[in-house]
Amino acid sequence: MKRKAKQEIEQEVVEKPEEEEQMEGVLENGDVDGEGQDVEEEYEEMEAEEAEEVEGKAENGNGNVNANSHVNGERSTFKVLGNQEMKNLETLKVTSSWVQNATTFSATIDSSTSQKLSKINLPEHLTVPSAISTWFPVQYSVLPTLFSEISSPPALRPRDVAIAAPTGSGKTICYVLPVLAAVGSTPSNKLHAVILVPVQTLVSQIVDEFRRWNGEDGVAKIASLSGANEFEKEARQLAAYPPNVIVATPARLVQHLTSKIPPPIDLSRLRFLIVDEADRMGKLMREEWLELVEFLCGGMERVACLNDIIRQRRAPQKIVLSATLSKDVEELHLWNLFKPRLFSATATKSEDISAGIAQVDHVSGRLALPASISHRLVVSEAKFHPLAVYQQISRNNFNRTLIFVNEVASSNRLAHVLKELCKGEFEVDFFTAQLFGKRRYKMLEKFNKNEKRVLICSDVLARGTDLNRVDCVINYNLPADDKLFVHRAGRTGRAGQDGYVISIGDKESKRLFIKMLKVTNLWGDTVEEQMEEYLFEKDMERYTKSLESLKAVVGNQHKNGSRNEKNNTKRSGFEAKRKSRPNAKGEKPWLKQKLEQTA
Ligand SMILES: Nc1ncnc2c1ncn2[C@@H]1O[C@H](COP(=O)(O)OP(=O)(O)OP(=O)(O)O)[C@@H](O)[C@H]1O
Repeated sequence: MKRKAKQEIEQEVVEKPEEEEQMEGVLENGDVDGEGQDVEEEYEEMEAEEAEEVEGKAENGNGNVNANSHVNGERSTFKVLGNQEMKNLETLKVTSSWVQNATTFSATIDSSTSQKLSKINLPEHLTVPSAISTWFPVQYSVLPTLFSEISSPPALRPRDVAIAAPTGSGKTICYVLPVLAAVGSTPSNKLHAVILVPVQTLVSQIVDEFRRWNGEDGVAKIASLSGANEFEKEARQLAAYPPNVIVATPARLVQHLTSKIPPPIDLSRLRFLIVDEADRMGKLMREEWLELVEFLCGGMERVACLNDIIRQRRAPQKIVLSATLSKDVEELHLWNLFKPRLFSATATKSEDISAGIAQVDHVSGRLALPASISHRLVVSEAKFHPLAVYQQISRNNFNRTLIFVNEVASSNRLAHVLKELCKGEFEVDFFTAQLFGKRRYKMLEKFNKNEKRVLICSDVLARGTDLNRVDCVINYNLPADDKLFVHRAGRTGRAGQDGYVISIGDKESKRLFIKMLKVTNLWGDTVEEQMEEYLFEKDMERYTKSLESLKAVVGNQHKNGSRNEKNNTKRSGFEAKRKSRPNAKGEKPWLKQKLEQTA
């Protein structure tokens, strides 16, 4: 082999390319240290070793050559750098087998995909509310499995469940009913389930759903733990009425789990650990609360052997749900699911599934809007956006409209202008995270109960919020990413009803927005509408007037703001609320002062 390589090298020496001849010329002429002959031999040896190494690599069949690879038993010297072929790494799409083998159901909700109530045997103590006449596809797909595991518990712990279905498809009932079935019809103080949701508005909504199914004579005790209530008050209620079901935000649950106020919440006999809007919990959720909760449940480490399974046989069943549940292995890995089973909506009707289509592209990991939602992109100059919003609402005569903005400041300004423009036609309110406690729920109740409402809000309402018949969702500020677009849009078109989504943009912002939606197949049959200036002429006078009054209001706020800074009397809502409470003796000294001043 050595001789062969040498011959090849000799041949190469004859056909050496130009630069090598130059180098040779340099060696002969510019031979500074008078060792031209040895240098040339050394060069030939290096070439020979190089050729051997390459052949050795081919023989070994491996692509990795290192400095100490032994070819034919002889130690080779260091590899000449620069000979590697640089190839782009292929991105490997790794999908867990349980995601591939999902139990699929139709994403479309209509008479052909819904099932009769009699198809599922409900426990006697559960009363079906009058508004429910059929089971939606996700409910009919998930409930029988969970009910059977409650009526005849498996020897070891039941498989964890992941549910991926579009917004408004009825995922909440998929865990409300199994939890109430597990609680049973005899009163007890055992904590059966903990449900975790990312925002406090969802906590109260899910507690209402539990109460709706629990009925007047239901025995289940439901507790809500979130920033909407005072911590001490919640602790007193937990002590006085030990709950069977806790619905909480993660931060408030951890506060109770780690507080010194007895009795601690006992998670050791939990049957369900449920996380709704799971993909909203963020990548740090394991460090922030999941480790602690799993530890207090008796330990739910990753199962590695039969001993682990036996030791964890009483561990709670995890159920994670979302309309945008990621298929990403890393994100799913964070949940540490035990032999997980995925229930995922398809983008097709149920008959396609029964036809046994081999590769049904189910929704999980791929974002999709409910079929009943239509989307329109309205493009106009930024200065006319409030007018465009007003004209779209009044032209379509929407009864309830939700307008999403990205900053609190723009919600105040937009609310002021829209109040002027909609005067006499629609009632305009705005809802932001700054609203505290009861005021939040009063605002939502007003919106749900009355007609002709416009509610301007931040993304605190974007996920999971189930408002009564929202006809239209308007993206006044375009959503930052596709998931947020899906969740905002999902506030309308719920339970199979028709819904309209209008996104307001200008020439610059629309390009990125269109690109984002096209990449994730959310552009679909979106209609694009250009609103030119002449269309706004008829409302221009009122619009100008509203802008002037806004300017006056903003001017006064700046003046007051500077005055408050001087007197330092400006207080946040929370601080104001705290200061307005009676003192330890039950007196309200601030009220006495106020009465003296007015007297
Ligand atoms: N079987 C049913 N029949 C009629 N209405 C239903 C049924 N199931 C759920 N609903 C109603 O559909 C609406 C949406 O339900 P739900 O909030 O559970 O959807 P979701 O999938 O959790 O939505 P999101 O992903 O936005 O949280 C609710 O108003 C609920 O009362």
